[in-house]
Amino acid sequence: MTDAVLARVADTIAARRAAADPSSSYVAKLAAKGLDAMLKKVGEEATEFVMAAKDGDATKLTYEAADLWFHSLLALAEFGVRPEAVLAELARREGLSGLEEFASRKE
Ligand SMILES: N=c1c2ncn([C@@H]3O[C@H](COP(=O)(O)OP(=O)(O)OP(=O)(O)O)[C@@H](O)[C@H]3O)c2ncn1[C@@H]1O[C@H](COP(=O)(O)O)[C@@H](O)[C@H]1O
Repeated sequence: MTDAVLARVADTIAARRAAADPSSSYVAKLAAKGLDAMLKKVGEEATEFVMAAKDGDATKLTYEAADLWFHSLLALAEFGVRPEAVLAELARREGLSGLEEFASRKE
């Protein structure tokens, strides 16, 4: 289900970037502003995520995580990277200890 939602949102982002009017589409409006504006939003949303976590507010944290994921999808689209590629990378890491992976890079 998660994979399908991410793929659908990525499809919508691609369609809006290709054809939508910036006056009626948030995606088109931000895309028209360029990469720096997108990355600024990713940074802002990451900060808001951290603040919600520090407040211990799980509901707000969920909301901010959605904002962060959405703006990350927008930035990924700028590089032609699909959410499936990110999910495949996470899947590749399953079963691989983060500590072992870190140690293997230090050898
Ligand atoms: N998931 C989202 C989504 N999440 C957040 N947002 C927008 O991201 C913006 C985040 O802004 P902030 O929280 O910083 O609040 P703000 O002060 O209003 O924003 P700024 O003025 O600071 O830019 C808000 O305008 C939200 O509405 C989103 N806008 C769009 N989507 C998806 O993208 C699709 C296409 O949207 P449009 O391009 O607008 O049709 C939608 O159907 C959704 O699936």
